[in-house]
Amino acid sequence: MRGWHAVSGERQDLYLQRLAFALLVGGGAHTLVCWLILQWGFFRGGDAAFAALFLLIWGGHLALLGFAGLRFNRRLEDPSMTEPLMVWSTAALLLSVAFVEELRLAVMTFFFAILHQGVFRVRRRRVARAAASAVAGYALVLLHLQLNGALPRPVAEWSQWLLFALITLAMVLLASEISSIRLRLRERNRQLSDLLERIQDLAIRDELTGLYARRHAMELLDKACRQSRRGGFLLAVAFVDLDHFKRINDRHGHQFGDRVLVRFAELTHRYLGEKDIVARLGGEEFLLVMPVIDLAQARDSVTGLLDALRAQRFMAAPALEVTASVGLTVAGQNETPDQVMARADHLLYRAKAGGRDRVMTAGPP
Ligand SMILES: Nc1nc2c(ncn2[C@@H]2O[C@H](COP(=O)(O)OP(=O)(O)OP(=O)(O)O)[C@@H](O)[C@H]2O)c(=O)[nH]1
Repeated sequence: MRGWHAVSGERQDLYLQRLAFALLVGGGAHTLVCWLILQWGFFRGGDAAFAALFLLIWGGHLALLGFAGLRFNRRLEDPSMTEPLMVWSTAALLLSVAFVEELRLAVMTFFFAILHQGVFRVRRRRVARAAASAVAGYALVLLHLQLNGALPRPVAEWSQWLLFALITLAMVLLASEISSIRLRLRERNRQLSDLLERIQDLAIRDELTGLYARRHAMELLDKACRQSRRGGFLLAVAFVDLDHFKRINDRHGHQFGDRVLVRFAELTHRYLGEKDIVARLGGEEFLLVMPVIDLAQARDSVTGLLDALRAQRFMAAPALEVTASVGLTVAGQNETPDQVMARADHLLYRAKAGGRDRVMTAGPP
């Protein structure tokens, strides 16, 4: 046992259902078959032995069920309790076959139902161990009876045991095959979900900077505008354009230009809040969407970011100072994202026209 495992209510209900089905239906069928055997006169000890044995077995069944019903199963490494259920059911079977005469194999066939429980849920090795225990347990019962002179037809009994052992072996081999298919499927599923995650990432993120790509940014902006209207907070929208980027590319190479773009993206993580949305709209143009108290707060954030950008130093171009121009505004109550974007774009144009390296701001009309 370890700590409590996080098992959802739904999952716990499923475990309980499975356990109840196996113990009540499986246990009921086992009891019925043994009762028929008792009626046909093949149950050693008669009614009294039958009653005592099945009182014990049902006590065990109900204890297991109660254990899970009280949610103690959540403390187990495997809260489904598949292995304890297999061990207990096999023990109950072996106990009953010790009392059955001649029709033991009929009772032992219940073991295949127990094995079937484990094939899809526990590891191959554990299934093989359960099978070996059942075969060995069956042999021990026969040996015990034989040594006590209670096995009148030993050849027939041991032949039935051999048959049981062979069928069990065949089932274990089948279980092993099913188990390896299960493992391969699980691995394939893992690869597929990794791939899906990558595809989703490629669809929403810009490959170079890891920032959101334009299309996804527009969806986020639309959502943020609606939330801002409902939540009563202001939404600042900024268009950022790195200055003379073509010149940087021309002087220092395209790869160096890429490094500048990545550096800017890194700075946005450091200088903007967790709730802020940063996207690369294309080339050297970025979009910032920030929930703010007022335009002044947004301006402070953007100015801090531009100062940090200007202070960056690059090994390949130590004298280079990268600057940016920004058009910054806040969304009006009934404005559409397109209207806010158009204003931010116009402000950016004015920042460029005014000599670059500056933030132009305006509130909603
Ligand atoms: N390194 C690099 N360059 C890019 C990328 N995407 C676009 N560019 C370049 O960015 C440059 C943008 O040039 P312009 O639109 O003239 O802008 P600018 O030189 O910054 O001029 P202003 O914005 O007016 O200051 C072009 O040379 C593009 O080739 C990219 O992913 N990596």
